[in-house]
Amino acid sequence: MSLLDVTGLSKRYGPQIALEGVDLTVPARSRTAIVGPSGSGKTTLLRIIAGFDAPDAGRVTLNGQVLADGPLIAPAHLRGIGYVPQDGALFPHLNVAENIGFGIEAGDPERDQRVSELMEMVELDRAMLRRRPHELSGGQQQRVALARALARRPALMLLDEPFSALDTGLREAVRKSVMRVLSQAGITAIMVTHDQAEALSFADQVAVLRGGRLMQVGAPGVLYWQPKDRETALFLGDATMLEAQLGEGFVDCALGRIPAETGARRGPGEIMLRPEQISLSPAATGPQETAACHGEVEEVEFGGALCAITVGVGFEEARIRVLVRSPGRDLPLPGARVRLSVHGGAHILER
Ligand SMILES: Nc1ncnc2c1ncn2[C@@H]1O[C@H](COP(=O)(O)OP(=O)(O)OP(=O)(O)O)[C@@H](O)[C@H]1O
Repeated sequence: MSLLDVTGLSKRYGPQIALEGVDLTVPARSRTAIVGPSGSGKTTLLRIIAGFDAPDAGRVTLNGQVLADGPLIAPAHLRGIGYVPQDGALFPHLNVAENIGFGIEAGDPERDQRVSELMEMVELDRAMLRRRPHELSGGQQQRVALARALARRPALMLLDEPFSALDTGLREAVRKSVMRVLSQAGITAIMVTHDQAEALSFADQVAVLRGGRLMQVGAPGVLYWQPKDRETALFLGDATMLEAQLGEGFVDCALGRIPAETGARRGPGEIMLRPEQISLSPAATGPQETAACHGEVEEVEFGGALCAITVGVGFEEARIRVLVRSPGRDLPLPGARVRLSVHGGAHILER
């Protein structure tokens, strides 16, 4: 069942279109990531759902209750929605206990008990209760911000790039603990992020915004392997796009005939291959090798566990470049002739 329904949401700032006809359904207890380039409308969408901004047109409903109908909106503090901003935005003059307790009514006899529970939930040591925000690390501050938002027992939690100020290792640890807290508390969450890897690992559903429009929404695996278009494909990871002739369950392209998903289209089209779908082996000679696809290693970028290898296939103007990802052992050298093998089917992009 859906918890949040956004329909036909549009918003302009003067001549600038921030959102245009956005529809989004968020199932209860799910995690949604909103991704898209800078200026695509991510924050605007989150702010309208939170109630900090009004749409020009469209509706927002939570649990069947209308929160926004065009410019008519319910106040943010009555929506039962938690919000964790990018920098945590803790009150600097209040200590951790007071920051978390801010969301709990002053006269509540169970206030201290609830603060303790929330501290435990976000895995913060009770020894930190009297510290001020500046005496905490970035990761600890984000956990306090999450605990403060959880204190109101929201039905929906909005996270606006909550981990962007943290460095890579800490970011992953905090993200995992936030995911654990949200699922244990049964809270539905929507997160805005610039980081595609973060979106793919955090979410059950990823929504891609571009120029204020929702381009595609779906499970991370579906978006990664079956993006509708080139921009979405490249936004979610590295890929090689090739011109191809589309057939029945196969395509003919610069890499030869390779299997492809069966679609209704025939004739010229464009396909996508992810770098991990292609493997390299040393070029050999022999009758069966003549039919195989060969290329020349142009560039090798060492990256530890996974390295990026660019292989040129074909000659002169017809030469295309294929990106391959390979474990960092026994890498070919630039200039080496290699054989390319494609694993799994090619994905056909919409035109
Ligand atoms: N208060 C405002 N006044 C005028 N224009 C605005 C305002 N807020 C947003 N915009 C414009 O609306 C568009 C969408 O902005 P928004 O902040 O939602 O994008 P975003 O995807 O969150 O971007 P970023 O990733 O850079 O934070 C942008 O073109 C932006 O310049």
